[in-house]
Amino acid sequence: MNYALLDNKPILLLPENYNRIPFWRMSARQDKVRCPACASALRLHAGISFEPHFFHPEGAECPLLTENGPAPLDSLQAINETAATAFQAALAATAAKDHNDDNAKEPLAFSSKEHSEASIDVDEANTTTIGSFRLPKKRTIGASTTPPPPAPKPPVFRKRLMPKKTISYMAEQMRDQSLHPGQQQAVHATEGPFLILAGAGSGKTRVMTARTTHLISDLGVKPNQIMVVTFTTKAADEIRQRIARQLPAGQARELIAGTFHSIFYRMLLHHQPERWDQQRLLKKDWQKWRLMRETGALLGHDDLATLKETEITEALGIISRWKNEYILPHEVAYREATSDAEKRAIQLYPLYEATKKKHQWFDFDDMLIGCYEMLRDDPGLLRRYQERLTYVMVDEFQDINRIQYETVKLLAAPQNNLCVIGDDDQSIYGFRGSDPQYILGFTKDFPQASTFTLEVNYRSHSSIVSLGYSLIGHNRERWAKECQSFHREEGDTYLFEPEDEEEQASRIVDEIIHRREQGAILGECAILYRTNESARPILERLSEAGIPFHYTQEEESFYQRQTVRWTLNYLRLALNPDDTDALKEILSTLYISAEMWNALRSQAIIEDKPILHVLPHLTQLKPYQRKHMQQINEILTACKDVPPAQALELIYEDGKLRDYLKKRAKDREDGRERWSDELQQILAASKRHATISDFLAYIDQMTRQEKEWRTMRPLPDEAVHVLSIHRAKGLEYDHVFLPDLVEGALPHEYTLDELRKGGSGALEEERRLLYVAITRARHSLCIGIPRERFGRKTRTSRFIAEMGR
Ligand SMILES: Nc1ncnc2c1ncn2[C@@H]1O[C@H](COP(=O)(O)OP(=O)(O)OP(=O)(O)O)[C@@H](O)[C@H]1O
Repeated sequence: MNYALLDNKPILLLPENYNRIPFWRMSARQDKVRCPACASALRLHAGISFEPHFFHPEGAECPLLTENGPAPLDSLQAINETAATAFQAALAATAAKDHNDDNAKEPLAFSSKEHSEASIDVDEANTTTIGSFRLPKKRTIGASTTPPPPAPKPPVFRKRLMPKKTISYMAEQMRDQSLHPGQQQAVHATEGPFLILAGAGSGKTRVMTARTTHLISDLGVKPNQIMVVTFTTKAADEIRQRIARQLPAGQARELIAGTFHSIFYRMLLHHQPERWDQQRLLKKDWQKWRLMRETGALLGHDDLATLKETEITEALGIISRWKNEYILPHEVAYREATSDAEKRAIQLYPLYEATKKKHQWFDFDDMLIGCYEMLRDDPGLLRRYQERLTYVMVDEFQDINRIQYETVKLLAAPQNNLCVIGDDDQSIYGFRGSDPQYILGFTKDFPQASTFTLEVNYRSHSSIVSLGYSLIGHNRERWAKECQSFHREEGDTYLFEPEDEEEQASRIVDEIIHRREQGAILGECAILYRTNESARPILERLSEAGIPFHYTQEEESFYQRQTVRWTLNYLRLALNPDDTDALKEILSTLYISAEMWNALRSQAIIEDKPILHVLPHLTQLKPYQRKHMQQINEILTACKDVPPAQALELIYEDGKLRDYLKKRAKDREDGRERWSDELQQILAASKRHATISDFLAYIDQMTRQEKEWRTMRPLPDEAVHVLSIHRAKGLEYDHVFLPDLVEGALPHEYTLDELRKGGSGALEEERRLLYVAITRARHSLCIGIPRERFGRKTRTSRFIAEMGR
């Protein structure tokens, strides 16, 4: 039903007033939303592809509930005349407001000009309306490169009739059997160098597998003569499993399949076991730094010894990229640094390498360099490998770096039965030294190479494919492809513009619930984000809704971050002025030293007063400090009874927490303004709660639940996937959700910085990243453009306009 009482006031979900209703705030206050007929609590369901509506929870008895669902508003008259009159008045007011206010009729999506500079001209013929949301009609946002033949639209969401395992097993069997003629050609061309340029979803993995089985079963090549390099261990395992199903037992195990690191490391361990003992591997940046500090390598380099954590990570990242490009320390010594970070890396590189060497440690990049140099410097050994490895295949070739490429060339020579397969549009690891130029230049290195193109996308429905290609067509550095979808179905593409990241998360989760009711499988839904910040509200909403999820934590949980912990401790102290732990945690933000802390505690005990109240009376305080402590005391006392959002504003501004964080970031020269986004995120989350104690209890519960889901083993099959776009490479899902398509998130802020300095390479990589995300979807894709993020107005991602060209 489209009507309810919120705090006893009539709410009408009419298309004309959707854009005046903050849906998520209402869904957070479910207990205040009531049915005007039976007065029981109603729930709001507001997703993306359907009209928002209220519903009675299961088992509710209400005179409005009929066999055909809830009765329309007219029926209310007979049950509750007063409520019915109130609704009629609300209706009339809506009509009058709309008459006077043209803007009120602006649909939420696409055309809110004041919000999005890059807004799209809406093509009436190509849009469809759901409620007041103007949505792209199926294959809408992108200009199609491949008009699909008209076909009846099949149901998008499958009803599951058989157990999932049976279905997927049968599907796998059937799928493994068929190859498209283009794919077959690629499978059967085995001698000499080959470049297979393939679009997303065009069956690269399938071709690699079929090619390997063809070599073994039809041409009699021994599995241990074939080397198959994949980008992830998971992909290598998948190929091995597929091959194991098609070949006699044991043969798959002999195949040399794996990532560059795993294959090269096995070779190193075989020939130089002592040098490459795993105990000597430096896995993390902090291990590298500790090694440098403990061995005294930084002695006499005061400027390096005092580096901040972010600076260390940055410098080590640059060094790693150089190593992947096989640029050695002496080669950078006289290089003119283009930034402070590069300057530090130039200084650090020789020290780092010398220390590692002296103490016989190694890092991941050394495995690649070590293998290359071992083969290059030992012609006998190289010849033995070359004689043995008669066929070499490299998947995801667009992400290869120089050192990997040089080693592959050594191994494949002289027969050069080297088959590389990749999609230059999916090169997304530039920061690790990979470069799409290797794939684009392959035919120059191997002029005799044959080139195949695979341009049929077997994964995604047609509107998704055309959307992806209208986007990536804006990249200049690429091999133009004419890709089309194998499927006749159009699929569903939706843009939605929620109020902010909280509403965005609520609507994604409601949409997933809706789709599950329609037969979708949770494990086939994925939420792909560009930056970790986007994950927090989504994980919370999933936890609240009791929907299991898979989430690989890339960094510490939001509520564990320093800024967030400080802020929450201010709130704790407002609730309980005697919370010693909370006060102790925020001491540094108040510039209180450890000695003062001891005095403070003794004074609180002697005076038998809450520790917060004793704070302004500390004798050691300087006058300006006393004034500040007095202020903190007053603010926190005032905060006790106000909603958490209001309390936070007071703490940030009057309590000077914002000033403290700003100064701290400046002192640390940590140019990033992450703390500011974090403050805004806490504020956004707090708006869903009426009291501080509710908010704090909610955070405790979320933290517990999230931890449970994250650490759950074994992972449930039926769980939504929440992962970064980088991690989603090579994967596929029926339903993909992409939140935060706004400037600063995608494209990322760093990219925009580079653009401002005149470089466009990073923007092209961001475009490829979005292209990878889009092409993970089989049937449906929902793109969110929150109007606000971190409490600030957003600008729609420039990529949206590009897709609408
Ligand atoms: N000939 C075919 N007939 C039917 N389905 C196919 C065929 N080839 C591939 N597929 C299916 O299409 C999907 C994409 O295949 P695959 O993952 O091998 O593509 P890919 O090129 O590696 O994709 P990406 O690079 O985008 O990750 C898979 O579900 C696969 O089973």
